[in-house]
Amino acid sequence: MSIEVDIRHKQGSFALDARFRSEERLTALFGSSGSGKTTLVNLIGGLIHPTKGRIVANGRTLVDTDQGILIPPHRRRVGYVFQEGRLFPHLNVRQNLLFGRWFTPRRERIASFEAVVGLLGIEHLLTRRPSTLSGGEKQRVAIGRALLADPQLLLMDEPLASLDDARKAEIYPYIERLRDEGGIPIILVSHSVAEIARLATAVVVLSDGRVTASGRAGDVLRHTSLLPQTGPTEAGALLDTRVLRHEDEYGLTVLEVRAGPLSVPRLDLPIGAPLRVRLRARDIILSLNPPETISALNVLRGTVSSIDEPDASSVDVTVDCAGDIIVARVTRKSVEGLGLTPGSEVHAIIKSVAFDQQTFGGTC
Ligand SMILES: Nc1ncnc2c1ncn2[C@@H]1O[C@H](COP(=O)(O)OP(=O)(O)OP(=O)(O)O)[C@@H](O)[C@H]1O
Repeated sequence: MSIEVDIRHKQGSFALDARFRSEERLTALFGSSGSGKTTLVNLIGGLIHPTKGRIVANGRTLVDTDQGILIPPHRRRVGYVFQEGRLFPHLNVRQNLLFGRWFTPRRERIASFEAVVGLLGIEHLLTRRPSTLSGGEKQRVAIGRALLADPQLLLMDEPLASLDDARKAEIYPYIERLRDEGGIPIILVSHSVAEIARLATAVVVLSDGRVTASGRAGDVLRHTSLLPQTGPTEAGALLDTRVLRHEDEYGLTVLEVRAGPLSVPRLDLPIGAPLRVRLRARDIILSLNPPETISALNVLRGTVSSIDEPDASSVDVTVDCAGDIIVARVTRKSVEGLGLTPGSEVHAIIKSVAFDQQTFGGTC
């Protein structure tokens, strides 16, 4: 699975000059409004043609202006899911799903109708009209329709933006299954760091038409300076954890990370379930001594591995906790006061506020 983009494009006064390569299952395009995310998605899908450049998906060249290659959109084998499902109102769900197939030559039809319907949990909706579906159900049908066209790449342009948090939570597990079992690379446009932290395996950050950071999700989200739009408030580490036990008497679930247990509000998950947790840099305090008389439940021991200075007053301290890398955003004054340098032994105190509903992602 791979996608390679090296493209320049001008539209009006906006110039896109983007280069990235991803071999991950789900690559999130992140950036503020007007940074060029939709333009990039439309260039990959072939809805607009670049001034210059190259796009290669799974080894297949879709665009190469130097070589005069420009595969038309209907031959790119790219599935699209938009913010609003754009289902046909006069067709029921089954007919909407099958519509996706009509444009795929019979011999190239691989996705099984039953498998796609099962993956998205929409068996019970097949005879319903779109007007009777919830927003989340509509989006699942829209994803199914795109999958049934047997795409080799799936483009999702803010597919959840019009849904409320409850509907989003309903649909995340299906996107996770698609990511993990679907076998096709996905490009997802999102404004939400929480959503990206949950779903993405790679992140490309766009700013004013340029790629300012790209890489594995954990690496990009950890660095507050790589997320200029939300950096200080949203950046943080992603940890792959497992449910170790439940402490029902306290309403807690204990998660296992390399550096020790993490207690979080009770989760309705079985013992052993994998879970991705986001620890925001702003929610971590550092101490040289083991804190004893504080209310925070979670303290991880680690070694400072690097210290970055994203701005005049704040410092990002990266701490290696037995192989799990976390980052704390603290004041420059605190770093000087504690005498922190790479190699310092510290205790990272994780404020309980770090574990809100949005902190939790699905399986890693
Ligand atoms: N057809 C067009 N002609 C001229 N300028 C355009 C055209 N389409 C988009 N733009 C401009 O290109 C820039 C990038 O737009 P784009 O829609 O790609 O941004 P985005 O990151 O997807 O934003 P949002 O998050 O708000 O959807 C914007 O400044 C926009 O005004």
